[in-house]
Amino acid sequence: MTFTVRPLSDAEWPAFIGVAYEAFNSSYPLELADKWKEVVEIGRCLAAVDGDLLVGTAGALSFTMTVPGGPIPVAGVTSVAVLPSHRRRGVLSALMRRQLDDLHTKGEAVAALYASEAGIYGRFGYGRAADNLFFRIPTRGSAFVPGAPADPSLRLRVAQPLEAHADLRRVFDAVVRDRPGLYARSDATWRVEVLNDSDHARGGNGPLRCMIVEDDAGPRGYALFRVRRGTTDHDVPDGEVQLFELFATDPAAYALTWRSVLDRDLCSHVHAVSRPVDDPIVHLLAEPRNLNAGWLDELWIRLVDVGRALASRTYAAPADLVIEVDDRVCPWNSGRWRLDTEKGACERTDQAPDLSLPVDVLGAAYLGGRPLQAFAGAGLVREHRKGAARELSTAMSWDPKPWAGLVF
Ligand SMILES: CC(=O)SCCNC(=O)CCNC(=O)[C@H](O)C(C)(C)COP(=O)(O)OP(=O)(O)OC[C@H]1O[C@@H](n2cnc3c(N)ncnc32)[C@H](O)[C@@H]1OP(=O)(O)O
Repeated sequence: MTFTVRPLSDAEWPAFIGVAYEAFNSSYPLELADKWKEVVEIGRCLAAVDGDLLVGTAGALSFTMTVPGGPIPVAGVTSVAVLPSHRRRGVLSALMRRQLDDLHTKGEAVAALYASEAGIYGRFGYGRAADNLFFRIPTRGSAFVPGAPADPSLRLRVAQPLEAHADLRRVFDAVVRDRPGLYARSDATWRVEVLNDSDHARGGNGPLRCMIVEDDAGPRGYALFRVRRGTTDHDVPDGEVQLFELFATDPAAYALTWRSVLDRDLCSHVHAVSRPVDDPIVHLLAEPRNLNAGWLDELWIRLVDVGRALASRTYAAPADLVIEVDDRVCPWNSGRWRLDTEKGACERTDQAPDLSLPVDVLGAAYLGGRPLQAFAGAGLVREHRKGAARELSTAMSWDPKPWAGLVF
């Protein structure tokens, strides 16, 4: 097979969707696929073509994503797909090659993605940078610890998600800079991804519902969820709250927002997917075993320009060391970099390295959620000066832990 990779044209949008539809075994109605066009930046999509046939796709979204210390531009890689008839012949590799070259030329230092399978992207220099938790909490075992925060000025309001859009946005915008991995949402992202209440999105689980926590000054928290109705054979209510997202600006609002779903009548469980690994609910629940928590990998990070990426974030502790990076896919990153966190600089050097590591490990540690020391334990970071791995590990760690929350 011969194929070429080039930018996608507007006219090729239906074919772009066609490839994704097949590759992802999708079942959504095609008019929904067209809504995705409002989110995707067609000018940043790549097409792999075999003759007249579009056989592979890859897109990039221009995100402003929070990293330790504040927001920076990040390329959100999305819609990576190869037609089943053309798989395992190097199409993905060619798309990734072109995309990384384009990002480098454009001066974008960091790329992020959600991987459909964890085995795909390490070979292209992406590192597993964030995790998330899912919970299945029995509502009857959901009492909070004594001393859980409460604020008598707060009240609950039932809202229609679409009508409450401005309130939701106000809460989200107040917290988006607090946690690495969160990214600013465009109008289209709110409309098409967060507030999507199509039959397909409902999946038989009822409409998207919303509880808002507010005081006289305005909203301080919200929960978006669906309810799968149900009863046991003996007619005991057995519905399930399927929590889609929950944000709050402060601990008291956070606790009350959680109570608004945990106390939902006629429901025996709250199933919460994609929660941060340091979600405070873990400490609020008096019986934390009732979280029934599970763990998944979340964001993957690729340092497209190691020097600029490392200089763009803040560090938790001072570090001044020389890092030797191995990057076979983006050779412009390979070599020695001196990171001086006090100066906020990361520059090329020919000094002797304090440690050596592959670029995917640096990507995994970039958002502060994956201690480099553990990679050293796994033999993936090599120390040339004793203590260097711990020094860099401490400097790169961050609280709160990274989490993007919304798949892109
Ligand atoms: C950010 C996102 O959009 S994530 C979504 C990714 N897309 C999907 O999951 C949709 C379904 N799958 C697909 O479309 C394709 O199978 C893809 C995109 C995963 C792979 O495309 P292909 O063109 O077959 O990959 P390609 O032939 O370039 O393979 C490159 C290497 O990756 C490996 N690889 C490909 N797919 C996978 C996988 N799912 N798991 C592990 N390794 C994989 C190949 O074996 C090959 O390894 P090698 O370099 O050691 O020989």
